[in-house]
This record gives sequence, structure tokens and C-alpha cells, in this order.
Amino acid sequence: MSEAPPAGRLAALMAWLGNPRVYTSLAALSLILVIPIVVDSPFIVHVFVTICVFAGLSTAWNIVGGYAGQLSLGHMVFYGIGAYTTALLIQHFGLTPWLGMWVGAVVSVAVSVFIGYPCFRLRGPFFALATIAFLEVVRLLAIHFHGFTGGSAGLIVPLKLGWTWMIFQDKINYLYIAFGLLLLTLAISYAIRSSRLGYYLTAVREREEAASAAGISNTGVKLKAVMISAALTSLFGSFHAMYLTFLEPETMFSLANSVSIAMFALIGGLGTVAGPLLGTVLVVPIAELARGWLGASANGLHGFVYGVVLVLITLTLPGGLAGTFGPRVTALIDRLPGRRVPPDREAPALRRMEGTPGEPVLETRDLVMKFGGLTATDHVSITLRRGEILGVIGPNGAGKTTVFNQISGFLKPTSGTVVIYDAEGRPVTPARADEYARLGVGRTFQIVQPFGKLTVIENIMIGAFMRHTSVDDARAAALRIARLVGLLHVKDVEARNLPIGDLKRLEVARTLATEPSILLLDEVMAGQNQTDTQKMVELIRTIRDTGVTVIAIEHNMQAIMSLSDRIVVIDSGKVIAEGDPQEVVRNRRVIEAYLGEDFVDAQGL
Ligand SMILES: Nc1ncnc2c1ncn2[C@@H]1O[C@H](COP(=O)(O)OP(=O)(O)OP(=O)(O)O)[C@@H](O)[C@H]1O
Repeated sequence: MSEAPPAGRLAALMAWLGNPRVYTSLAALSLILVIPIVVDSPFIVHVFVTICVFAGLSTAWNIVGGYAGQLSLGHMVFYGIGAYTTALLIQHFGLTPWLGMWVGAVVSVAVSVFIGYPCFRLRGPFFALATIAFLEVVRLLAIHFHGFTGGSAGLIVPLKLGWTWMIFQDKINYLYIAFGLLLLTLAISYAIRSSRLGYYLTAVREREEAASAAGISNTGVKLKAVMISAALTSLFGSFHAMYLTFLEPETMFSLANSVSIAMFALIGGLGTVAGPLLGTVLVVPIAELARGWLGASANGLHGFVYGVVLVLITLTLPGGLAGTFGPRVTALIDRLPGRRVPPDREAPALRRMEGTPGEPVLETRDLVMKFGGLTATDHVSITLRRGEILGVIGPNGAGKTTVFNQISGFLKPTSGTVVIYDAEGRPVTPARADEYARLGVGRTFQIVQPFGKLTVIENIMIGAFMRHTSVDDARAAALRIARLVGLLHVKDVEARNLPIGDLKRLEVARTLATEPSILLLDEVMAGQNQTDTQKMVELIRTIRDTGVTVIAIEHNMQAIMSLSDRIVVIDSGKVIAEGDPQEVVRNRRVIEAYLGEDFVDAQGL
């Protein structure tokens, strides 16, 4: 890409600054700097430095706890690592903290991968407990290796004054640095929120299975989030060590502070950019002022203040401050002069799939799936050919969805193999569901799996991100698909508010947005009325006409018979018939499976 000329860049910057959301945010943020400068009291400067540090820590935590929905309660481990690394590098190597803090960040990132990789396989409270356990282990190590860390007695940062050593007599300098770090953290948090990674984190937080079907590696995106979060947390730890000039394991690896930063985000609005800052601004000054006025007699009072505010907010404003008031405030700000909404751009027609019609694109070889004593699929061997629509029918509980789960990587067969032929015709057996998706196997779920808090268009974008990294391109592709499936009129409605018919279409839309070469449809006509069923049949034909191969499970016999080129019938986990629709409906075993032996005998079939 060619670089924009300086005049062009200046114009773009001015346009950005002219956006009311940008200039009001910058004006509000600047108060954090302006108030203490105007008041000019060391105590007020201290309060604002504390606000910057905790707002930054909470914003960094929110990337993991809010965006990715992973309740880490041991996050101060990265703060402590940053603090100790920086202090020890000054003490032993005379390295300036400006460099030491980046070394600390690198160490924290490494530790975050070490902790995150095993912990992200745990769910809910187990994940939270594991993060606390890691925090405790590192705290005990810091106490144990006292020769190195100073142990419980603590470590004093060498007191060398000046910008090189980040130690000042005038406290206002600390505020400049803390404010700069806060701006950096907010900018990164905002960039993540409005990028592909942000959408992916939301998808993973809401529904891991649907995220995998959209080609997202759940562990991969969570690891990215924790690595960024750890680095930022560590930078604040390094800075705070220079500010406090004294480190001891109890405060550097503090569980109470880990809980506090999570609480600030919860109060301000979990998963929002401004929430952690708002939560901190609301709570920290009350606690700090009470401590300042009441002195030693108020020890522990801050915990009480945090608790009271948290209870009040969760009872009255479940979405936190930003979650509850954010949309209204944003609507007001948007009325200020300067806002320009970019026009919707729609991507051109669907991509045509290449390849020779009729060649195998997917094969299952003797698929067996056992659930305890139950054999759900019993030596199922199917070949799917390029460009066809293959219907899969069978009575309830026959094993159809289990076959789908195996050919999309959601279940590992007990025995047998699934082979996909890639773009070059090579046979491949991917290991995970997201790899199947990236190889071109797109699937819908029988029980719809929408990302409820995202709008229709954002749901489709989650699929589109697999082929488009930029938000604008993904949105254009999603708009094109929304029009194709008939969801354009509800594009800005949150998915949780859609009726079942639209949800079924959304399932197809999100999958279609991944541009699959093989499309697995699991009962997409269930719950649809006659007109919608007809529309779905036409849609599936249109999709096939772009070269996509379709395999569809369906109970609506009329629809699947008219749609399919070939039908496979499964009963009690076995393939009992295969052929063109007319042949299959006359098959004795098929009639027997659906209507029973007595019916077959009575009809003399
Ligand atoms: N994860 C699981 N654990 C245990 N049993 C399962 C699991 N998944 C499916 N089964 C069982 O395997 C059998 C086949 O189920 P499956 O959902 O594949 O049938 P189906 O043909 O898709 O049925 P339907 O048409 O009602 O959706 C059923 O008896 C079901 O209860």
C-alpha cells in the first residue's frame, strides 16, 4: 500500500478529531491532567496518579475479563512481574526503567502464555481459581527467593532522581507518565474493540462452538488477548514500582488488587472501552479521599467502599455505568456538530467456487461414533460430490447430526476417518472444528447458535472475517449476504430479538459468509412457514449455483425431495439406502424405517 501524502494524513487526522465522539472523549480525558495541575496539591496529584494506574490496570484486565469473558482473578501477577523485573534490572545492571519496563512486559507475555495455555481449557469458576493459584505460587516464590527479591522484607528501588530513572521530587511528573500509559492502554483497548480481534473475542465469549464453526481458534484468540493484557498490566507494574519506590510480595502480587481491578470494570461496564475508567473514577477517589481524611483509622475502608458501590451497581444497573447509560450518552454526543456516518458499502456477488463438478470433495470412511454403550453412527461411508445437493434423512435419533458433527470436526470419530479434498485436490483430515471451517467446510447448527448481543450484521461479519481481515471489507461482504438471505431489513437488530425463522436464516448467513466450498445445513427449514420454506429452497439452489456443494439434513420431506440430487437415508446409525429421491422413497427399508414393518406388510411392498 502506498503511503498517504503528509497533507492527506493531516486532513485525515483533522477529520478524525472533528468527530464528536473523538473530541468529547479527548476533552473528558484531559480533565484527568487538567484538574490536578490547576488544584496543585500533592495529595490530589497522588489521587489522580492512582486513578490513572488503576484505570489502566482495569482497562488491561477488561481485554481478558470483559472482551474475552475470562474471569481472571490473578492478574496482578503481571503487575508484580513488571515491578520486580524493572527494579531488579536497575539494581543489578543499572538499566533505566524506560527499558526495564519493556523487558518486564516481555517476561509477562511469556508467563501469560505459560499460564493461559492450560487455564483457557478450564471453564467458569475453575479458570478463576486457577488464575488465583498461579498468583499465589508466584507470590510465594517471590518470598522464598529472598536473596534475589528481598523476600517479605521487601526491595527498595535505588533512589536516583531524574527522568532517566523515573524518580522525581515533583509528583506531577509521575502524573504525566501515568496519564500517557493510560492513553496508550485505552487506545489499544479501543483498537481491539473495533477490529477483527474484538469481534472474535466477543464471539468466543458468547458461543465457543459457533465461533469454531466460523473458523475461530478459541484458544488462539484468548491467548492473543491475555498476551496484550499482560504486557499492559506489566507496564503499569513497572511504573508503579518507580512511583512507590518500595516493593514487597504482598502488595505486588495482591489478590485484593486483582479483585479490585475486575470490580472497577464490572462497575463501569464489562466489555466496554470506557467502563473500567468510569468505574475507577467513581470508586477510587471516594476511597482515597476517605483514607486521606481519616488516616490510619480508615485502614480497610476502601474495601468497604468498593463493596458498597459494587452491590448498588449490580442491583440497579446490571450493565454497569457504560453498559446502561452508554448508548444514550453516545446518541447525545452524535448530535453535536461534526459527525459523518460513512455510507454502507456492499460487496459484489458471491465468489464462484472452482473445481470439476462431480469429483469427490468429502468422504467418510466407516465412521463409528460410540457414546458409552450407544452406537450413534455405525460404519457410515458417504461420498459427497462437487456441486451436488445431498439430502440426509432418517427418523429422529438416527444419527444424522452425529455424522455432521464428525464431518465438521466437532466430534472425533471412535473409529473411521473423514477426508476433505483441498483446493489442489489433496486429501486432508483436519484436527479441529476451526480448521475444518478454514478448509471450506461451513456448518449450521440444528439448535441455532446466534451471538445474541451482536446485531444481525455483526453476526454475519463474524463469519466474513474468515476471508476478510478489515472491518470495512467484512461489513461489505456481510451486507451482501444479508440481502441474499433476506435479512437486510433487520441488519441492526440484536440477534437475541429475532424470531426463529430469521434465526435460521442468520445461521445460514453466518456460515455462508465464511465462503464455504462445502455447506452443511442441519434442519434449516424447521420452524419456517410455507413461504419461508420455499424461499429457503430457492436460496439453497442459488448457493449451489455458485459452485458450493451442499449436504442438508431435513425432516421436511417435500422440500428435501424437490431440492436434492441424491439422498442418503440413515437409520439406527447405519446408511440403509442411497440414491436419487424417486428411488429412495420407494425403497422398502426406508418406508419401514419411517412407517414401521406393519405398514410395509399392509401395503404389500
Ligand atoms: N454428545 C452425545 N452424548 C451422548 N449421546 C448422544 C450425543 N449426541 C447424540 N447422542 C445420541 O446419539 C443418537 C443420535 O443422535 P443424533 O442427534 O445424531 O440423531 P439425529 O438423527 O440427528 O436426530 P434428530 O433428527 O432428532 O435431530 C441419539 O440417540 C442421541 O441421543
